[in-house]
Amino acid sequence: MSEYVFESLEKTLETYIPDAELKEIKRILYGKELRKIILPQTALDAALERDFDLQGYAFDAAPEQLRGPRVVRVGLIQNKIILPTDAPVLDQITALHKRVGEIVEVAAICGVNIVCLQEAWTMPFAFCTRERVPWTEFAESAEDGFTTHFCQELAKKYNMVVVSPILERDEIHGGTLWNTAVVVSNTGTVLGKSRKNHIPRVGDFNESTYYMEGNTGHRVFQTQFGKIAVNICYGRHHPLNWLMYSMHGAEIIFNPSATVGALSEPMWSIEARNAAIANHCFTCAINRVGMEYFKNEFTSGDGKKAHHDFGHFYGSSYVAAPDGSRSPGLSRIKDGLLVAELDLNLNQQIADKWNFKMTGRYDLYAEELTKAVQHAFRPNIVKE
Ligand SMILES: NC(=O)NCCC(=O)O
Repeated sequence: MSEYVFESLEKTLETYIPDAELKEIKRILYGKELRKIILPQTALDAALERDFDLQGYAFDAAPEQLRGPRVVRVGLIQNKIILPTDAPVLDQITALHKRVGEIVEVAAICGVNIVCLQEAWTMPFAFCTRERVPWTEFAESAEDGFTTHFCQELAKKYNMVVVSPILERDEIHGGTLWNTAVVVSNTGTVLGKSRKNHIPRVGDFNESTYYMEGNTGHRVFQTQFGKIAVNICYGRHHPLNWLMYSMHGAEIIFNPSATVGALSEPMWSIEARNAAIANHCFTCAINRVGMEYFKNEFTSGDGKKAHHDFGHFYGSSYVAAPDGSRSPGLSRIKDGLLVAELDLNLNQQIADKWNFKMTGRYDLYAEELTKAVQHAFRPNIVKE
């Protein structure tokens, strides 16, 4: 008997809900209806042939008198690992380069200006195991590694900014490991890097064994296509983390992730979307797909039997806009490329309408937070 596979929420809604009700359900669950982008036939054919989900949506803004539209196309890529996790390290990396390279090629055909890959995209998400070997061998220099060189070639070839989240080895600081997103400019130069600020200690996400909380703050990268930031995976549960990227001027915040259904799927559609609303910016949530098996069993001190895998990485990558609208998610089970055309003018238009930045009491929060982190802090609770 074949196993029941739940491919996506959208597909199920479209299959079972009558049209009139579906329109209302989508309005409530997804916000305003997005214009579908007509993607080139060559791209659609290539996606079919290469077996990945390809979808395209536009987030339009109202015309303005003094500014022209500021349109940028982003591409979100989600993918499975290719080889078994016990294949030679370089073979695993090379196979992923090849697969992602062929998806990026389609992104280029679709006119994508900025592409973002999933968290630690060159490797299996092996941080559940707590083993050092061979996983630490996947670490590379952010500035000069094999993978960064590969992304530089893609960036130059396609005139595309490439956000490449990797396991970084920092040779300048004793070979320290970090969970880092490298931002490669469309010119092919490394614009810089942004390290994961929040390290999970939940479920099988035993990442604190490998790297510490990042030390690059809330860096924003001024690209030719807009100001971007990268809030890596677990950082999406921290509203102040999103806020700080936005405070530094991010217009688009990418959230490359690796997370599994049993742990976080009900939170997935809310967190990045809420961040887009709260911070008057676009957010792009990207998750890996599929199952990854590890030879040695592991446990995570939660009473569960020793096991060989994290569970299912559910993909479902999506884009959310400051007006609360969002794209449908990519497949839960297949590799995919989501192309989204964003008119960045929407950020200011929504800021002028809702005024969250203006009405936020940042001075009050700053003052109270400064006190709250002091040892002598006492909560402001009135008791009878
Ligand atoms: N990669 C990572 O930080 N995962 C933690 C689990 C989650 O945030 O859903």
